[in-house]
Amino acid sequence: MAEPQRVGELPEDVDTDDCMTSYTHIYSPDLLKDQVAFITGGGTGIGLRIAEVLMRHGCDTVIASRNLEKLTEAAKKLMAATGRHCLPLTVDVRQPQTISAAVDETLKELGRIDILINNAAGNFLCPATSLSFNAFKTVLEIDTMGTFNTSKVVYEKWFKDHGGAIVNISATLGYRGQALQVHAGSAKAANDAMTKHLAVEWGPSGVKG
Ligand SMILES: CC/C=C\C/C=C\C/C=C\C/C=C\C/C=C\C/C=C\C=C\C(=O)SCCNC(=O)CCNC(=O)[C@H](O)C(C)(C)COP(=O)(O)OP(=O)(O)OC[C@H]1O[C@@H](n2cnc3c(N)ncnc32)[C@H](O)[C@@H]1OP(=O)(O)O
Ligand SMILES: NC(=O)C1=CN([C@@H]2O[C@H](COP(=O)(O)OP(=O)(O)OC[C@H]3O[C@@H](n4cnc5c(N)ncnc54)[C@H](OP(=O)(O)O)[C@@H]3O)[C@@H](O)[C@H]2O)C=CC1
Repeated sequence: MAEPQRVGELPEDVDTDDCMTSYTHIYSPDLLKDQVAFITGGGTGIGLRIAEVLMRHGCDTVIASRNLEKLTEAAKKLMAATGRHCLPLTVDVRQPQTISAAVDETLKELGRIDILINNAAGNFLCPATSLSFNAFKTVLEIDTMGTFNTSKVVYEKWFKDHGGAIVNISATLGYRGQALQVHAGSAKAANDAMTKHLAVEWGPSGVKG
């Protein structure tokens, strides 16, 4: 376990996609012991940090996105920092068959899925007048359809019979409207609605949102 940190003392900064050099457990280090989390886009940024924190609480993880080389590097760092297992798998959330194959592989290797983190997303700054039809569609396909595709595959292959938790990473962009973000704001607003609809339909199977 990491050394306790003094109140008010900030942890040392790390490069974006490196693991933390120290960690203060607010919750029990065993909180998620031997659970399994499937994290889309878990090889970089926010997804990588979510993977690290879950692993520091005893969870094993799958990190899934398009770039296997990047994922493999990230998995090595995560395992070295936390002592837990991390399985890197190739997925394009726009292609349900790639998700299906990755979920099958997860269940074969790790035996269960307890937590799904829908974190993968695509975004860039662009005014609506310059945004091509395909650009808008691409972001909706990654952020919104990707979240639905992954949720549906994991539900059908595991959560329907065992329950589980789905966490959708959203954004505040769509709450009030913001320039240059009509694509991402629309996608995340749809995801917020999807979260509520699926909670109503899948709650009775023990799925928490
Ligand atoms: C998001 C902000 C980015 C940079 C920030 C820079 C400065 C910050 C300054 C101020 C901050 C202000 C506001 C805050 C903004 C955002 C914060 C809130 C939410 C953030 C949400 C996020 O999701 S962050 C995650 C970002 N990460 C990624 O996007 C990684 C993955 N991205 C990608 O894979 C690509 O970028 C992709 C999304 C385009 C998908 O790739 P691919 O499938 O290969 O698609 P392409 O074939 O390349 O492109 C498809 C069509 O899209 C058009 N396109 C691509 N890039 C741009 C662009 N930069 N501007 C306009 N159009 C673009 C492309 O031309 C294709 O269309 P065609 O018609 O030509 O076919
Ligand atoms: N950064 C921010 O300021 C904010 C971020 N968010 C949200 O946080 C989450 C993480 O963002 P952040 O860490 O900043 O961004 P990153 O760019 O670091 O992460 C995005 C991840 O998604 C993966 N990804 C992109 N497209 C696909 C795809 N088609 N299939 C599978 N995986 C894909 C990428 O991996 P690969 O390239 O290997 O596919 C990458 O690992 C997103 O949902 C974002 O919308 C919300 C508000 C603000």
